[in-house]
Amino acid sequence: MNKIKILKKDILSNNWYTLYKLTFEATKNDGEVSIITREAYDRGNGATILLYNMDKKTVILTRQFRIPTYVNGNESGMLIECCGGLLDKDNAEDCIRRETEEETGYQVSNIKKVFEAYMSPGSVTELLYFFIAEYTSDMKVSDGGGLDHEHEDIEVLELPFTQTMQMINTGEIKDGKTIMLLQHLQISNLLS
Ligand SMILES: Nc1nc2c(ncn2[C@@H]2O[C@H](COP(=O)(O)OP(=O)(O)O[C@H]3O[C@H](CO)[C@@H](O)[C@H](O)[C@@H]3O)[C@@H](O)[C@H]2O)c(=O)[nH]1
Ligand SMILES: [Mg+2]
Repeated sequence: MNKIKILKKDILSNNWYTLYKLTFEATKNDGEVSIITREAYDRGNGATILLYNMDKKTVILTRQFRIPTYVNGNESGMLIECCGGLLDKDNAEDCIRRETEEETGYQVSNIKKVFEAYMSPGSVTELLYFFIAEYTSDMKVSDGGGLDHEHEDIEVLELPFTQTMQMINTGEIKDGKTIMLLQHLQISNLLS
């Protein structure tokens, strides 16, 4: 596309997050002009983190009920994921530091951003920021588990890294951001 002009932004749903119907004029390189409508779900941007321990060669993951997966073939609805969440008003690093403590109970110090990615670019506006951080047992300050008042009931898993790589192959780990960060750790040879 050569030129895009947004003509209309209808709100189809604005309950928890916002679903837009966007009407736009698209001009192709050859000059042809089309009017196109597309839906886009805006639930803000997010951040996610993989915690790893160099000595034990383990990683910290979470397990929680995810209703969208339950209605699409995941029988128990439980999903294993890296810690993560939505940005609220924070910047990505402050957000992931807070989420890490709330969900896993670890207060990590050195956080490294590794990449950012649109996770479902044809339908969801979200840009997701990916981080890794080393953890040690003395960084554990609480049980984690998420916020009760938001009905979060998050199990914290400490697993051998090699086992998690197998769990991708068996389908026990099926979350995109989690697979991306585990494979990043593998490629960067941090635990070998
Ligand atoms: N009442 C209500 N609460 C909601 C709704 N949707 C989400 N929430 C609540 O809002 C909170 C969001 O928690 P976060 O930790 O910030 O986000 P997350 O759900 O763990 O992760 C989201 O972001 C990740 C990173 O982008 C995504 O990978 C993941 O799929 C999800 O969208 C949770 O307590 C969740 O229950 C809703 O429709 N209604
Ligand atoms: Mg979360």
